[in-house]
Amino acid sequence: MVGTALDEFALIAELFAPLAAGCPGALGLTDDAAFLAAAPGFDTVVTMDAMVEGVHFLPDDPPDLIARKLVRVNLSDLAAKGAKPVHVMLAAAFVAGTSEDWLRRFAQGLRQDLEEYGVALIGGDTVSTPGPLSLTLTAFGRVEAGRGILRSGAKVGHDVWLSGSLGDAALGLKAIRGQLSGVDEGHLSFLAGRYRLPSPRLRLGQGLVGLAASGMDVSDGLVQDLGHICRASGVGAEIEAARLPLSRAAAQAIAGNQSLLALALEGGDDYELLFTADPALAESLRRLATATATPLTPIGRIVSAESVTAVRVLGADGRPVPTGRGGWRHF
Ligand SMILES: Nc1ncnc2c1ncn2[C@@H]1O[C@H](COP(=O)(O)OP(=O)(O)OP(=O)(O)O)[C@@H](O)[C@H]1O
Ligand SMILES: Cc1ncc(C[n+]2csc(CCOP(=O)(O)O)c2C)c(N)n1
Ligand SMILES: [Mg+2]
Ligand SMILES: [Mg+2]
Ligand SMILES: [Mg+2]
Repeated sequence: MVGTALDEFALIAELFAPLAAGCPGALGLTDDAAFLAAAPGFDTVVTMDAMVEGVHFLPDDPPDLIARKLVRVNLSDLAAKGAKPVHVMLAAAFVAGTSEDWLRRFAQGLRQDLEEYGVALIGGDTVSTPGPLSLTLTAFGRVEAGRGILRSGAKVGHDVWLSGSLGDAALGLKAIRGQLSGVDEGHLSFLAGRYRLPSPRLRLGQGLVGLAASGMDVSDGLVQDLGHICRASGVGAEIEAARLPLSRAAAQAIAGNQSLLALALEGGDDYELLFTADPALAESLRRLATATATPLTPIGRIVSAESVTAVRVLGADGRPVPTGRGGWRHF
């Protein structure tokens, strides 16, 4: 790599190999592949999400936070399936000429979150690109065999639940771009933080095994993502706008500009868990919310596919709120 004292192999040996210490089968990142033994009685849950500069994060975002967001969006997929994360693999296409300082800060962020979540880096690939920066992580987790949470289990009459608060990250991106007015300074930095560093709801997800009948994480936007649950389950859903959990920051932004409600519903980057459950389980879910210190809010219900196609959002007057495409689409 031009312009850095760390060549490809020094980068792997010095910055990435220490992150493999927790997994003997990774062989210190010195072989062609890693060797993993299957864990009897568990399903291995595997997911992959990529992040591209200018599409998923901003060119001048701090490198440690880019690395940590990459880890977190992938662990969020495992959380949504009720899985405990175990290993990750990293495919990195760094822009030729990236400084050693930038690479060290990236590796430091990666180390910080892999330690935080108790996960080893077991391999990957490092290449150069003329740009932009492109990062792909594969995450491996485990869940008791057959007990993982699927998108396809929603049934008519279920409550629809959402963790945390909605819309912070999409509003945060607007805030970073200087497009959010009338919002307190402290609120703006909270929103920006929610964009740059999501919190995968891992303890909640693992606690939802046996409680959630269906579930996923909200990455593209609530309306589109709930639509995926509906299609996979052959049902429809109704959401009540008045019940959507909003942070104080998001509530202030939306109070000042009602059109921002659509951004909360469809902006994505939330990495909150969206799931459905039998109403008889509401009390157990409230106990889980307390035990995991994760807010949980019932935001609507599953209805038959005939009465509602996919997802309908109801306003305070009970009338449908018009929505756009429902969420982010790359194409
Ligand atoms: N290029 C691809 N090749 C094979 N499978 C893919 C590809 N892209 C997506 N998939 C699969 O399609 C399904 C849906 O992927 P999608 O990326 O929409 O889900 P997600 O990761 O939950 O959402 P998001 O990417 O917005 O976080 C997953 O099973 C995923 O593995
Ligand atoms: C600079 C910048 N512009 C726009 C967005 C919004 N955005 C991009 S991809 C995506 C869906 C999740 O990604 P994927 O579906 O690829 O997993 C969202 C909501 C952003 N995060 N950063
Ligand atoms: Mg994906
Ligand atoms: Mg995902
Ligand atoms: Mg997506």
